[in-house]
Amino acid sequence: MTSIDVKNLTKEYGGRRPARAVDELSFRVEPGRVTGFLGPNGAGKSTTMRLVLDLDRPTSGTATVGGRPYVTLDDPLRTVGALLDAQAAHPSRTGRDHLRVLAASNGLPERRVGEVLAETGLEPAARRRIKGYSLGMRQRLGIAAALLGDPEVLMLDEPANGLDPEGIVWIRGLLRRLAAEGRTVLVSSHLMNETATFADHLVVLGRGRLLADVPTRDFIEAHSKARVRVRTGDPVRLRATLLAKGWSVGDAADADGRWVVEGARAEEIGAVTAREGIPVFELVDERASLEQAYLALTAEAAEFTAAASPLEV
Ligand SMILES: Nc1ncnc2c1ncn2[C@@H]1O[C@H](COP(=O)(O)OP(=O)(O)OP(=O)(O)O)[C@@H](O)[C@H]1O
Repeated sequence: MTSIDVKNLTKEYGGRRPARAVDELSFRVEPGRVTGFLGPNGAGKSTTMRLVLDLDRPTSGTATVGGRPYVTLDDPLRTVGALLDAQAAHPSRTGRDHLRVLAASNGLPERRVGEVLAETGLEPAARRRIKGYSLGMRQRLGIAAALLGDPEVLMLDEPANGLDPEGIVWIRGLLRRLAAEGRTVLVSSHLMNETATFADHLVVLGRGRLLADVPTRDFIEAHSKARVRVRTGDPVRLRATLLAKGWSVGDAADADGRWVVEGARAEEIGAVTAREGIPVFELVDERASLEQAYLALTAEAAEFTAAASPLEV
């Protein structure tokens, strides 16, 4: 079983105003689950992935795959499959030739080309030149290339980029299956809601720093505030009763006559209304949007970045 281990990783880019793209970052990506790698634009996700793949040198710290630096792996493509830049393939090659060259130059069996073309739904386009591919098809080709070595570890940078709704459903299924097979799957995205549909675990970055390293379920539980919507035949008494008992209730019902009680669960409000004999027509548990919780978590980092980087003219 192969994990990705990032330890005290720092990457500074020089230039007129040196900046830390990755700042003392430590986390482990475990096998057998999909880890969502989240953060706003510029948070350092791509840089971290490049450092894991030894495409860039860290300023300090280490990144290893199965305990070894990527460059020391005997058979890198059979160990780690990566999608970093879906535009990287040679435009005048066909999709099939692109994969055949990759297989041949890495000592991978030719049969894998057909297998990954089938896996990614690219068979009908395999003999067409890449320059005629849509963004979604290029993404699929990049994913096919990442799967070519049947690797234990997958690192995919924004794989859903450019995919249509059917493609998005397909990639969710693929990621789940790869993890179920015991592989280590790290997937970057800047969309929380989308990531929560397939990731078991979340690693969240802001300004190169670790903001969260938690199971998705725990993140939802901790950050997405509970609330209840309730519809009643006696709104005046309902509101007065709940306010008297210390609940936070809005000033007005929504257009459908439902009142929102913040920080409450349906069974708590149900118990109060039953005790007080207030007629209830509807009582629903709700959660504040996950995306809002994620934005709140990363907002501080984003604000700092904005303040620290005034527009230059
Ligand atoms: N080659 C480079 N030279 C200078 N700065 C760089 C370089 N590569 C990345 N950066 C900077 O490092 C920071 C992190 O960028 P990175 O691309 O890793 O973020 P990201 O989380 O992947 O964002 P995105 O979602 O936009 O791809 C950014 O401020 C970026 O401008």
